[in-house]
Amino acid sequence: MAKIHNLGFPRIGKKRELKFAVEAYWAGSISQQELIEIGRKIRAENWALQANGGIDLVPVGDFAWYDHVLTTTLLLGAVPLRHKSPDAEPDLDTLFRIGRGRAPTGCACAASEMTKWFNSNYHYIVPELEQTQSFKLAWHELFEQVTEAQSLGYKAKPVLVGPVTYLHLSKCAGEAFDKLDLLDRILPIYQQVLVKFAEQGVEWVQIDEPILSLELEEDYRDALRTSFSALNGQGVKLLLATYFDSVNDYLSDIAAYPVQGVHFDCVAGAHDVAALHTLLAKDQVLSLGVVNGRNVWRTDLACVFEKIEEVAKLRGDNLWLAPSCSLLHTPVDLDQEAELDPELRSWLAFAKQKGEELQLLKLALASGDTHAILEYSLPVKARATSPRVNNALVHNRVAALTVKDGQRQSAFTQRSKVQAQALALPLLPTTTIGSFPQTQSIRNARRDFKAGEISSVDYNVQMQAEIRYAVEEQEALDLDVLVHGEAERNDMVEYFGELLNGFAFTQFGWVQSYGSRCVKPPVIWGDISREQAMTVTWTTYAQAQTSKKVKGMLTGPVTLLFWSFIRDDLDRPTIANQIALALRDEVVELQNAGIDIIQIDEPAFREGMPLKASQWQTYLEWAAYAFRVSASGVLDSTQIHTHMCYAEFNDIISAIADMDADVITIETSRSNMALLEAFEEFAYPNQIGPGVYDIHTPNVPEIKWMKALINKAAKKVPVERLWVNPDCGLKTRGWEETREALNNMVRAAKELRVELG
Ligand SMILES: Nc1nc2c(c(=O)[nH]1)N[C@@H](CNc1ccc(C(=O)N[C@@H](CCC(=O)N[C@@H](CCC(=O)N[C@@H](CCC(=O)O)C(=O)O)C(=O)O)C(=O)O)cc1)CN2
Ligand code: MET
Ligand SMILES: [Zn+2]
Repeated sequence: MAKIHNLGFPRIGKKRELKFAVEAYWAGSISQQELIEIGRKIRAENWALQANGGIDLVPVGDFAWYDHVLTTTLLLGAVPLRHKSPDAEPDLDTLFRIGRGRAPTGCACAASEMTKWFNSNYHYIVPELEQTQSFKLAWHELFEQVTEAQSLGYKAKPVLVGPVTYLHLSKCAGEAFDKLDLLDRILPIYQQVLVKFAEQGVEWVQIDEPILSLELEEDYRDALRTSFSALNGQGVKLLLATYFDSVNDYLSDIAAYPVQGVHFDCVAGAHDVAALHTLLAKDQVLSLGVVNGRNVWRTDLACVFEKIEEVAKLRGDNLWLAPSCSLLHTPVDLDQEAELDPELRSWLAFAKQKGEELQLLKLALASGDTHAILEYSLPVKARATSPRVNNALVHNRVAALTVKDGQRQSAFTQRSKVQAQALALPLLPTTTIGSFPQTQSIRNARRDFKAGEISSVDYNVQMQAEIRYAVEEQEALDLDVLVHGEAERNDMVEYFGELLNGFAFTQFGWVQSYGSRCVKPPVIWGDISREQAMTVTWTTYAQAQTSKKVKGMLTGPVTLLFWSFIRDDLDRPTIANQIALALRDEVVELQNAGIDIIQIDEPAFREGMPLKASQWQTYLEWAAYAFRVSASGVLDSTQIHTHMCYAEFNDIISAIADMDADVITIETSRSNMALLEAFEEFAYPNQIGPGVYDIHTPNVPEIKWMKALINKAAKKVPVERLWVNPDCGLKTRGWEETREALNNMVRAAKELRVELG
């Protein structure tokens, strides 16, 4: 009979217990022992949730205090020099120092870089490896967790980030070298780990090599062969796990690896199940990821059953069923959502429910009785035809879109003159990216408002006071283009999700974004339209407080799409265009209300790219078009900004130019303006605000450091087209450090106006 397993389970806890515990530990309000105890409880609860739902093999090692790539770094003893304690083994505080630059013990120093985990909104801590890097088994929690799971009576399947994916995701600490040179040094540690697992009585170990979903160079393919030959024969069975896309280009490689099983993502990847069955030897396990691990939709089990029935018969015990990838990307438990509309709820499944889906499937395959899965799949069929999902007006509007709807009235060179005249900004204008500190009092007010404890009038009064405060601060700092500060937004995506038709939002649908920070992606479940203005009142309120220009602030169509749970019954370009049209109306309304500068954030533009480079062009075209649709309803005199962070721009610079924003603000300070090279090489035509300081740390940037960065930028982009701003929004910072940092930033800009002007 088929077995069911999980590649990984959300680690944050049902009510974000891990987040609160970790933050309490950082703040000194609980001890390390208390933190460790809470971690243990969360793991136990997670395993119980999975095993009670019928999961045969529970994952171990999917839990992480901060990030699982960072845990792997500790396992391999690859602690960056600056975070090492001179003699001691790395401990929990070492881990937090690498992740966030500080911990209750040890000295503060720059955190390691963080970047996106493949095409998801999860961020991992980038390993920093030296050419002379040595490795040693230096972290023993994983083995303790195996014992922990076993002693609770579960069959534990440890999960490891594979050695080749680990190297692929790493960066060279000093000068560039071939990271694969380190493979021979890393493999012995992995072997030691496997031997230890074998001693613990582990049967199966899952080795994640998601890079197989990318388009790989020959050397990485060789490295994977070398790696599996080395890992085989250490006393455990190996399950290679691939996910996030198809691995069809490497099927013959995979068939030749000496592994005892392979997992394929059958949701994101177009895999032919029958072909996979013939590809693997009879005694190898074929694991099929048939339940979507990246979203919240109830699975059409009847449809899956049909697809795999034949293979299940042929393969018997050697067929395993699983979600497509780790459930890290889904919320924990739908049962907590008491306030969700019942019909909508019947269309959803969170992590716990996804395990139960696998159980239903397994039972149906074993018995041949499809009653239960047919019944389970009924709501999925109902959703497809629900009038609540389909809105003819929205369809017609999208169908009527033309090339012209994605074009401004005039070309940049022409409209920039009109804007220069209308806005009368100084050389090197200063601005911020939108959000100001989300203080505890703002969050408490929102909590009380949502709980019905304060009225909407009182809530609005307090938010207006926050906006006034942010405007006064910016005036005192003498910034040139002000923002309202986004006090009223819980999150840049969720806020709009709550206001737009076609989006639903949950109460506890949290997903880890990085470290202790979580997001609650709204659910796109129907056609999208704008019911009412979403930002106009807040923005015009801010504008009324000052004679300087206030920049309107919206989240763009591509980002609203990718940072939500996307409906799976409509293609992405169409959904993006629906959102774009709703935003377009908002943009025009802002303009008509007297807002002359409007920023449309697209931080997810890069992450939305398909994993396979051959599919980029198609994506970039529809994504840039959707952005332009949102931005192009305005007069030439209205200045459109966009903002991106976490982007490797080299690949996509021409698409960024295609977006045709008048100004783009980007994250560049951590790379020391290296990113601007792409803009220089391509001769990016419009205006740019390269970020001059990193907002992820509380450290206050020095004037001379920022001046050096701006000078560097001015060598690559004509100074008349440069803006001065931080890397990203300031919502995670406190006011004091924000004030000091911006004060220095404005002074740097003013000095340079004299020096360069
Ligand atoms: N969607 C999205 N993705 C993104 C980003 C982003 O801004 N949004 N930025 C990048 C990642 N950066 C991030 C930066 C900060 C946070 C963040 O601060 N998250 C908050 C939650 C934000 C939120 O929704 N806050 C709610 C408060 C929810 C809450 O915790 N309420 C408490 C009470 C208030 C409190 O104690 O804070 C409760 O209900 O118990 C609000 O403001 O209303 C957190 O984890 O703490 C997340 C991601 C990339 N991906
Ligand atoms: C992750 S991009 C954030 C942009 C948003 N306007 C902010 O300032 O927070
Ligand atoms: Zn940003």
